[in-house]
Amino acid sequence: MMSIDSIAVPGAPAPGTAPPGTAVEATGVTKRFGATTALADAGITIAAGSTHALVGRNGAGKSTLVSILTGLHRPDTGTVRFDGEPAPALADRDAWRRRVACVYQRSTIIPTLTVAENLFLNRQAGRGPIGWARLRRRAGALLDDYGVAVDPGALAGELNVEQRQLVEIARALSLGSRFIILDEPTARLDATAIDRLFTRMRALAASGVTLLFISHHLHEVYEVCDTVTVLRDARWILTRPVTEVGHAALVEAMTGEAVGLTEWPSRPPVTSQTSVALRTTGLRLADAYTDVDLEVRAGEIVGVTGSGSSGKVSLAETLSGLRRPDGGEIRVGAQPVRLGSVPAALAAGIGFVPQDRHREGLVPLLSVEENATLPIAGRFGPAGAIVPKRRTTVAEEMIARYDIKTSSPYAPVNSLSGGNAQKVVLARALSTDPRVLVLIGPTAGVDVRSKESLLGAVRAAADGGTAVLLVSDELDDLRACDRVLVMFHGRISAELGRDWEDAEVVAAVEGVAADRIGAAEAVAAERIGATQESATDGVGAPEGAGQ
Ligand SMILES: Nc1ncnc2c1ncn2[C@@H]1O[C@H](COP(=O)(O)OP(=O)(O)OP(=O)(O)O)[C@@H](O)[C@H]1O
Repeated sequence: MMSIDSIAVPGAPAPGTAPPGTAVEATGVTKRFGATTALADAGITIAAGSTHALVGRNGAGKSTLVSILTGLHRPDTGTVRFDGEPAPALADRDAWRRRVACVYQRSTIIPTLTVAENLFLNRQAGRGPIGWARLRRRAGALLDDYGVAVDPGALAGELNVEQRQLVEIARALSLGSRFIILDEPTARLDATAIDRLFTRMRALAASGVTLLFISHHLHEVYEVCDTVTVLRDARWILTRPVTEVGHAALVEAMTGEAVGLTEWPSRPPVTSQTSVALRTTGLRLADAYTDVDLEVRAGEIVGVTGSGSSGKVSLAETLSGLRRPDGGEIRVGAQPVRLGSVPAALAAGIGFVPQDRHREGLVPLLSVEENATLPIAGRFGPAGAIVPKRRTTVAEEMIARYDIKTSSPYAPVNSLSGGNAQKVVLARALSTDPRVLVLIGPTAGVDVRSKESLLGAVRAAADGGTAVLLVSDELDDLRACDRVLVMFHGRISAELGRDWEDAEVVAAVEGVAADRIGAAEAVAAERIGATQESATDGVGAPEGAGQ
């Protein structure tokens, strides 16, 4: 098998010209997928022991570059070198594993195996039959070495996101890899877990491990990285020390425009004269939430936030019919909604954006067009027959309105970048003009500019009379709301009107008085805790699967 380094690259910078101390160098990388050019003569040079951020808008080419740096894809042209040496042949997976590891947002750990089995997957555990007790002991010692407090005998599927990431990092280090890619590692961690991750990242960097960190939260880039590379439209734009690129300049490099981010104009207040579109009374679900009474009026946007175990995700999933509560009532307008049934919730006029687009959101093999128009397919022709042209016209409008980057409406939805797939989920939820819209983390994985357009679409739906319940940990999302409910240990514990301070939200989420929250926590507020999976509130928890 030919090494990818041996592919000639006309016009690309000569490989091997990186300064000494370069751990990773990709140059002149071009990668096409059919009609889409995912990377065009792009590259990255990462100094050994540095923590290097890779940022860019959705579809800019970040994941494609990662797949080339990890040997999962062969570039059409270009070279990759590790420590000045050509990358191994693509088929030599063991050689790649010794050089680089990637902790993906979606786990590469096998849930039905134990932690120990996962750790020793793909490597010799010694000669002769596998000794389970020995395997477990070796795994325990390995986890101890890397300071990971996880039971080696636990089933990997029972780990939460943080534990799973730590096991993946320990596995990478134990295989000899000194270069670790973290692909949006903070997206599903809560604030305290993010702090622990950053502490660990600093320690790894201090011990000489090189890290590539991908995030759509730019403040994290400033907090934990020393260097940043920006990709835009498949091209390399800049690589600089983070101290030399201000926030506005970074956004400009990512978007290609010097326009600042939007301040939301205030919305006319919803009065008690406006009809109540969504009402819950005495809603309760064991181990998740209890006594939830809430009202959302037509045209109102209500945010719901809280820590990973607050019950907020379970509540939203109950409203969408994914979970059946133990008691209580949900009404849309005056009508009670049959509980625990997705079709009943849809029929009652509840649109839903789930937390896990891979599991509950999209049909991977169907096209962008089919996914986006699924709930309104009946509108494209008489008696359920679909007139393809009408469907395509509607899909093209959605692609333009939500700025979905796709080669065509007919492209399979799983060819889209993560953030663009998220836009399809939202477009579909809004396609039915729902009376009530329930969203969980709608801007997760979405870039700064697209975040604005998605929240703009939600606000436009509310302006048209839709009642919105927006469950999120992102202050940017909550700022787009008219009021914010905070959940704590399964109950609504606080309500914040329009003019809240970041620290107030953090305090309420943590269940302490606002004046006890200092400036440091206010900074942490920017990421007050994504949905760390827990037995009570995680979509990833066993009971979270859509029943
Ligand atoms: N397997 C594939 N088939 C077809 N197109 C693809 C494939 N993988 C990626 N692409 C396209 O390549 C482009 C770059 O995608 P990539 O996933 O690298 O973006 P990204 O910067 O990681 O985006 P995000 O922030 O949304 O994750 C996108 O237009 C995407 O649709």
